[in-house]
Amino acid sequence: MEEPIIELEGLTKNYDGHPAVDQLSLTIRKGEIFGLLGPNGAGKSTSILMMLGLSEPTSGMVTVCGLNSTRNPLDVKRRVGYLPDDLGFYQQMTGLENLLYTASLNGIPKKIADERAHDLLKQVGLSDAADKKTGKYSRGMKQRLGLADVLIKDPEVIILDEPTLGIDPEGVRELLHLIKQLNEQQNITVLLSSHQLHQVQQVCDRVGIFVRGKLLAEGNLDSLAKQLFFKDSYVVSVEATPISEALIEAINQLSEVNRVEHITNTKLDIYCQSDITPVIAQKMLEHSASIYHISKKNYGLDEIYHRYFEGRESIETT
Ligand SMILES: Nc1ncnc2c1ncn2[C@@H]1O[C@H](COP(=O)(O)OP(=O)(O)OP(=O)(O)O)[C@@H](O)[C@H]1O
Repeated sequence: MEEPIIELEGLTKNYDGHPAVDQLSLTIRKGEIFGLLGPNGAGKSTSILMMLGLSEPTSGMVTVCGLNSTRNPLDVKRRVGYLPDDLGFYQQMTGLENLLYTASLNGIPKKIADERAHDLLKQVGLSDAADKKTGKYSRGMKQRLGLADVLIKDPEVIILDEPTLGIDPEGVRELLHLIKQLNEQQNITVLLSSHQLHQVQQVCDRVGIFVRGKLLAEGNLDSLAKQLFFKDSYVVSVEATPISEALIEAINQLSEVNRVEHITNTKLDIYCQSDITPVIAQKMLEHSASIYHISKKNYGLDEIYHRYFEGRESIETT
């Protein structure tokens, strides 16, 4: 397993006595794409600012690349590229000039900066717009330039706060593809915050579900699904005929099956603890049922997220 690169321990930030981030403990490993997922006001940006050493925790500790962010904000800044949700460029300067300006602020020698800026513009698909003023860039182009801007100092980690906000679907697709590519080709660790579940699902290795300052669950999609749907981890849907009482009884008898729902004359939903699709198919054949369709349902992040919050609400209101 890769070494930890971001570590939060009991991280807390209070504003006016109220916790915006509450006892957050989390480890992100080198080379992974981690999605911090939660509704507006959950505390994602506040957590990110503490990781960058831009906001001081009320209590707890945050370490990035082995450095305590609160004590060494400048060293952390050198190693981490940060794309804020309200990124701004100098509108009167071109894309290339903006990148070169960032490079100069980071003390990168002119020759290296020039080379890197051109490479990055190519990588993010903006070579043709390199000499265009950023005031004329679309939001999607600005986000891609933002990615180039965080990469110019060759960071080990990039932190992207709501990177897909306000971009059209095609732009989102391109940006996510780019993020995945960077991660795979350069082993850059990516932390991205979002409230857009299906997007996070496309690129993240693991996600943390964050709400009202607390991390409620974390893991990859499979492990989150198992935590939340642990009994009914798999749902096998079958369309077949005839569906007899004897067949339903036989399926119900399987030890892995929790329950069978008879949806229509020809359709069953079978809730199971493990994937026993072939066993179910076999039972259908034994009962002379012709199968028209059989499929296994995989839980997506949307379902996980909503199920989690439905669960929380009922816990909190009881
Ligand atoms: N500087 C501040 N002063 C007072 N309260 C703040 C400050 N910054 C954030 N908060 C509060 O802390 C809570 C968490 O805000 P934060 O911006 O971290 O959430 P978020 O998950 O990033 O949401 P969003 O996507 O809307 O930015 C919110 O209730 C917010 O109002």
